[in-house]
Amino acid sequence: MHRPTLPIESLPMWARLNNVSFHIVKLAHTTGKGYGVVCAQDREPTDDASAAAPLLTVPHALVLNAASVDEYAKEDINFRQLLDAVGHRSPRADTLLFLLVQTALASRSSPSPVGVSNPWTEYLQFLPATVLVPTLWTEDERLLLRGTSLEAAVDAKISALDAEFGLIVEKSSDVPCWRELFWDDASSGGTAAAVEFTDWIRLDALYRSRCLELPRAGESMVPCIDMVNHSGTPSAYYDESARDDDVVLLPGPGVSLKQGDEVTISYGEDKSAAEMLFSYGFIDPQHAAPTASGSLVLPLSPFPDDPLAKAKLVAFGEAPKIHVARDAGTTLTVTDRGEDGEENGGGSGSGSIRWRSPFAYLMCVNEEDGLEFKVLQQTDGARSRLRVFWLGEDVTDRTSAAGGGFDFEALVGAHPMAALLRLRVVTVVLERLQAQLERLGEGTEPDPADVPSGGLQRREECVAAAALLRQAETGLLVQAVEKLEEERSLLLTDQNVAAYLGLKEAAESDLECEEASNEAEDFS
Ligand SMILES: C[S@@+](CC[C@H](N)C(=O)[O-])C[C@H]1O[C@@H](n2cnc3c(N)ncnc32)[C@H](O)[C@@H]1O
Repeated sequence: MHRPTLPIESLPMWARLNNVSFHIVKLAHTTGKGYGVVCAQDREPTDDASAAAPLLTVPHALVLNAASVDEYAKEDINFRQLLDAVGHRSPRADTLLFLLVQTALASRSSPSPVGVSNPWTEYLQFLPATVLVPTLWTEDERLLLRGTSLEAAVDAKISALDAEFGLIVEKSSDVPCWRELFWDDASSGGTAAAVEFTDWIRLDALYRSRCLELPRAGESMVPCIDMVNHSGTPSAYYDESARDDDVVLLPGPGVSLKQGDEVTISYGEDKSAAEMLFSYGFIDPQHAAPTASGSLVLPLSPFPDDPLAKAKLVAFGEAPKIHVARDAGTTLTVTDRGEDGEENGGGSGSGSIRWRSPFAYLMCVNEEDGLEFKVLQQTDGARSRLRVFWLGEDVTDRTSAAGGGFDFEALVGAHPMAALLRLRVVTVVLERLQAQLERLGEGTEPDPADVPSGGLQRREECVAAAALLRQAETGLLVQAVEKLEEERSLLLTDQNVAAYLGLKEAAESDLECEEASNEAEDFS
């Protein structure tokens, strides 16, 4: 789609017309980060941050979120129909649909019979043409993610975006006014599609990289505040004013600002390197340091030959994962527990590694251990429900991650063969992490036959960001593998485990002897 742009120099005028107040700050170009907000004059620190004068104030009426999109739909009956047909799936999807309409409106050279312009129609024209998030990387660039936790995540996101876009094409093509706005490009005689899949990917990227979590309004886009860049040591934060819900940018407590200093906020202290790259298109180099706090999430699949695999997935209720995290400067003991379930810490001193994988506990037990599934008919005639039993007790609520009450690890821990079950879990997690490390080691070069004659087309920023992600995740995986190997060795020395494995080995060798003698008989 042809997208008109407006020079950033016009943004102060747009701000004035829409009652956005820049108090002692202004927009400026920042090296390697696009535009940002900088101080236009010195400012002394105030200890009481809540009493500090705002640096920037944005009227509540400009906040874009599911509620304001719904308000907009009251003024625009055609948009209401479109929203009812493809929206109401999530606040994000509604906002993206609104942004798609506004972008399409701005791209028209003649007035549109549908869609009502509003301040966002113009504001969108100040936003960058692209964002360096991996959904907007080329295929060559996406190869740089091979072996990282983003490899599968980015593919899955692109497929999900494709499905969303397909639904919009399908539903809006049936309605003449939307067909004309979105798909009939007047400049090409009404034959070519005006909106393309790449437009949808870009809007998704703009949304992800610019939306804020407001204390009361929730997930929202806020013009001008979305020009503030990130720092691990931010000088400001945003809030909603108690009086009128306007969004304000406030200096942090005790922060003194000099003229020309960049004003920054934190995009999330706990976000992993992968999340930063996925959502914002950059990684703070400090994130990749070997002792820095960091985390990583990998998908986990049930054993392919497990007859209970499907039932376990249904009972668990979420996509199974392994979480690995390193807390810089904390001391953990072997059985530290996290806020949302089990945490398997290890070692002590700074940079301790933790992992957790609730599903691995369900994955590693079977009928012979005491796990059972039953489908119970409800007495009120409602749909039958899958129930989970452990050693004869109904533990359905304790095996569902979706309900938030998962504590199956505690149940497994009370089993007479707890050490053996734990050994299985540790082995499953260890093997998954080792496989991931191996994939990371495969490198990022394509098959030589696939390299185009002009060489690979990879932007410097993508190469640098992927290198940081690979460094961060390799460090975490190596440390977690070491920790798991230590624990596995320890578990193998457990009396019960050794006795069980000894018996199993003896039984297997008896079986082998029997088979060998049978074969001998066959030949005789
Ligand atoms: C909310 S916007 C901030 C405004 C943006 N710089 C612009 O020109 O529109 C977030 C985007 O700014 C850039 N950015 C913000 N903080 C950054 C940082 N510390 N390092 C590199 N890029 C940054 C990234 O492109 C990110 O996706």
